[in-house]
Amino acid sequence: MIDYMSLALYGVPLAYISTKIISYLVWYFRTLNESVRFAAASPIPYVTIYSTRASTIFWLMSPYFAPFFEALPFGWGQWIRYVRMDFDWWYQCPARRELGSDVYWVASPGGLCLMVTDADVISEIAHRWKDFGKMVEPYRTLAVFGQNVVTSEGTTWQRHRKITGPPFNEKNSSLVFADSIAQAKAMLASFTSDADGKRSSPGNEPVVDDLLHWTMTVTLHVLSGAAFSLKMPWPTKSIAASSEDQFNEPHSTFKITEKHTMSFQQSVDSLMDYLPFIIFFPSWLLRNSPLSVMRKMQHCADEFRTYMSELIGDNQDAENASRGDLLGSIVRAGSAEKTTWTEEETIGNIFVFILAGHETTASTLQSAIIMLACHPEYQQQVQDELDSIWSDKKPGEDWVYEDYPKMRCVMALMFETLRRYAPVNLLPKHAREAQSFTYRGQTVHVPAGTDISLAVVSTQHNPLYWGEDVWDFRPSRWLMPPGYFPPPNSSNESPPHENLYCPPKGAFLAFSAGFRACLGKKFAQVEFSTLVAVLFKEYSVELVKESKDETWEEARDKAMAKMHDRTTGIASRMKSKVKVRFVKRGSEKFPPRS
Ligand code: HEM
Repeated sequence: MIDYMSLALYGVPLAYISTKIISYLVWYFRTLNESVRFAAASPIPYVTIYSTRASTIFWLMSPYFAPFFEALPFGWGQWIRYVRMDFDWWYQCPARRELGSDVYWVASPGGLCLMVTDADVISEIAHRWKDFGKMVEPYRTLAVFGQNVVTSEGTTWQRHRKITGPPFNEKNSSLVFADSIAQAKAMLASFTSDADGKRSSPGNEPVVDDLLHWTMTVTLHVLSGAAFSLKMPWPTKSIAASSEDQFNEPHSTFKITEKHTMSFQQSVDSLMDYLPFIIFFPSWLLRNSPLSVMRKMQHCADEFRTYMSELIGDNQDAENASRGDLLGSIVRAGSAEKTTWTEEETIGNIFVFILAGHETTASTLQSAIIMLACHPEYQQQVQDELDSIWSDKKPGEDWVYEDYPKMRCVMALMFETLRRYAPVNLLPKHAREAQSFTYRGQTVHVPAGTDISLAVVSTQHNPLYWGEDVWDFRPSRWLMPPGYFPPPNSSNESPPHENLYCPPKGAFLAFSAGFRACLGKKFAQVEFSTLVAVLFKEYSVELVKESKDETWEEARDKAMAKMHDRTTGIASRMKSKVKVRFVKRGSEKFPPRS
């Protein structure tokens, strides 16, 4: 007799699961087969991978899986080299060696992805923004407080860009210059003072243990001042002191009130750390979780939102809103376009500017400082340039914004740091409709729904544009002799600076290219140059020995290995820390200067 009870209990779920598995397998092989067939018929080469490219979990876990796949016999797992997180970085651009092409397909279950490292094709795709839109899904997390200029597309993006673009002008750049001087002076003082705040004696300068923390602090402060008119006093007189005292600082815009239990900076720092969890878990769950760390995550988000509401409230009056900085512009848009512009969009944009505008510059500054410590000869060249501009003037003394274009070596340092260690490794685009482009004289058809990756690492390490020593850190590649005439179809990455190398359009992607290029490029360039100028005018940076007997060469090799060992979160960053020390010029010991 049929046992209907057991049949219902086991049979129905089993049938359901079997159907699901079968339909997944059908989908998997059908889409993989379609992708491979299309790619094989195309004039450009292809690789086949067996995970879905859209799988974020696989991508996040791939650094852990990779050694297992690579160890499989008969090369079965070699496809991992085209899907692992930051694969061009880890396998040094495998497609160029193995496929001999700068444009290729990655055929996978779920569809095709076009990988591009050819400057001409990149430039074309970046400029045809209606045909090849930005793929906004990977940026979904950045819309946690509301839609904004980074996370939107089409007409919504145009509206956001129209409001947030105009404040990035020359007036703002001179403000960035002034704010950067003030913040860098305070930062340097805290790097070179004893715990009691007195100038330290040579040989006793404190060790800068967590350089990224301080570069994040300085870039957050400059951004807050120049874009949002927020006063952010430097948190400590010395990094050797046991605590930071900013929260109760009387000159800070944000004061301790019963509304807050953490400083603005703490709320931003924690938000950066917890962002993936804040996005992933609903706020009611975080708020009511029995785990204190989860409640803390929600608390940071609430604190940040309260700070933003206070900021917007303080800027509602016409006088402040017409100030012309970024905040004034966004708030004014809110008042003028009440029906279409929401408070969420205001907060969303403030948040994304804080995020886009401080971690990228901070990691570039951190990398540049470490590279200067590893390349004392280039550090000397930068310092010679600073001396030639400001001779014996103290940092910031009578320095004017008009001096900024004279910093050619400093700008070359920034560009080379960004070429070798770009904070953003991939620029995701998407062809909603079928499109085509020309590569090496052949027409390549792109089916509707194709994902496209403009591969930053591979393009910026392409010998075609940068010479055979692409993996070397060589800022001098950017320094051209007087009278340098940029070749046609090249891009001038910083027009105010004379005789800097102009790479082919599309070959330097650190700030992206075309219509969706970085809005804060000039902001970041002025900020970086000014911070470096103040830090290095009277001081030098040195690596710190890890043991008494360590030689300088050993310390340098370790630091370079740490520079290479990176991971991608919001931006690409080093996994571990390199300790440095700022010493008065003339008293350098590690290595001694000749
Ligand atoms: C060294 C520093 C910086 C680097 C390397 C950098 C890099 C980039 C890159 C690669 C993009 C394109 C992202 C994409 O389309 O997927 C971008 C976009 C953007 N960046 Fe930056 N950025 C830097 C500094 C800044 C600063 C200081 C600000 C603001 C103050 C800023 C604001 C923005 C904005 C608003 C966008 C979106 C533009 C749009 O989609 O219309 N960035 N940045």
